[in-house]
Amino acid sequence: MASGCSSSSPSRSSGGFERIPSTSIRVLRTVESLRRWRRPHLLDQRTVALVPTMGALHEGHLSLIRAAARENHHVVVSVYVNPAQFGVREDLASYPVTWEADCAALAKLDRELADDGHNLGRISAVFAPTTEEMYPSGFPGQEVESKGSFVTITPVGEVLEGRSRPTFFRGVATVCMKLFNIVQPERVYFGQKDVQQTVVIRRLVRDFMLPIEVVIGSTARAGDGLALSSRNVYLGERRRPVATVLYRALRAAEEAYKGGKRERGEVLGAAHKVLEEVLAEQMALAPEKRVSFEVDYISLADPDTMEELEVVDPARGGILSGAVKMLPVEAPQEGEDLGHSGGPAVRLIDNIILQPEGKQE
Ligand SMILES: Nc1ncnc2c1ncn2[C@@H]1O[C@H](COP(=O)(O)OP(=O)(O)OP(=O)(O)O)[C@@H](O)[C@H]1O
Ligand SMILES: CC(C)(CO)[C@@H](O)C(=O)[O-]
Ligand code: BAL
Repeated sequence: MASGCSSSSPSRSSGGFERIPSTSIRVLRTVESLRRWRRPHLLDQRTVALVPTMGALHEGHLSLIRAAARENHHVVVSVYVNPAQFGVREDLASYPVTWEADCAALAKLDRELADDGHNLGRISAVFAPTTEEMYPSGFPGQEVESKGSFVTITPVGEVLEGRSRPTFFRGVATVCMKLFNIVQPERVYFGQKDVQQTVVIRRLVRDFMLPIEVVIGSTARAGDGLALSSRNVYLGERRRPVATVLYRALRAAEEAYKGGKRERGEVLGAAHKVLEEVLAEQMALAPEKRVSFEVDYISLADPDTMEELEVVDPARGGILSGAVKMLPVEAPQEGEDLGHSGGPAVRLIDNIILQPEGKQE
């Protein structure tokens, strides 16, 4: 984790707290300092919201913080790249870390929140702990077989993302339980982009009787529809426009549903057609121009259990979701922007909720 907010600006206030320069946002790195900050607000009726992130902040994160500030007196943003949710062969080592830019984005957003009279609160603190702090008995490891104090939410955490990333939801549920216990927020904010994560978190809160309201913010997208994601920086210039293929496929499935289709094959068939067409178009191009991808899954699932549906009950709706791996480009050209870390394979996820009939979108 990065050391200070800016190497050029002072980051300690007269009160001795580390702060994001020119703001009142505290940077808290230990459980003890967060608890010390939190204690008075347990008594003064001020609500505290938590927005958990892994940093590399983008407009999707900022939209969650805006929602949190609208409804709460204090917003705590956690910035922690949790190793326990990365598989041993995943991208932990190259995951983007942009601490200085994150601090600048939070400072800018905090000024925006102060100028907008509709907010109850602002960003009070960034919690940026080390792994030693988050795993006091020692980091248990990233292996499926690792032993340690874990929270597991099954079977919902075992399907879809959980099938491709067997330690992912164990890592997410464990770190979120820790963050919830440290911050003791009244509300937590998560993005719909990671829809299965929202289902897992709701289940965690319900089954462990946590006195927390879970708020889900809609997916922030680029102009062409690509869901904003910290991992988009890996894409580079050639893969970036083709990366919209997953959203286009899910939209086609949604259109089929809106057109009255209810059977799995009919709804998902529309998505697969788009994926096949786009891949065929790309394969017709020369190696130095084309982009290749592999479909991990395309799913039509129950909104509460994430179990696959054969038929959508319009009274319950469903979740269309997918994961696509954008493969490294072939025949990279001299001077071509290949993306962060040389443009490795990038696994992108996205989803669309099929709202129950009669419910406003
Ligand atoms: N485009 C988005 N719109 C709304 N919320 C988002 C978006 N992207 C991420 N979030 C939410 O922000 C929170 C923190 O996510 P995280 O820091 O992992 O960012 P990310 O962009 O999802 O990164 P990654 O590329 O690793 O998936 C999560 O609740 C996540 O769902
Ligand atoms: C919720 C989370 C911050 C836990 O590390 C992470 O999974 C994420 O950023 O979506
Ligand atoms: N937003 C999900 C975090 C992860 O992929 O690890």
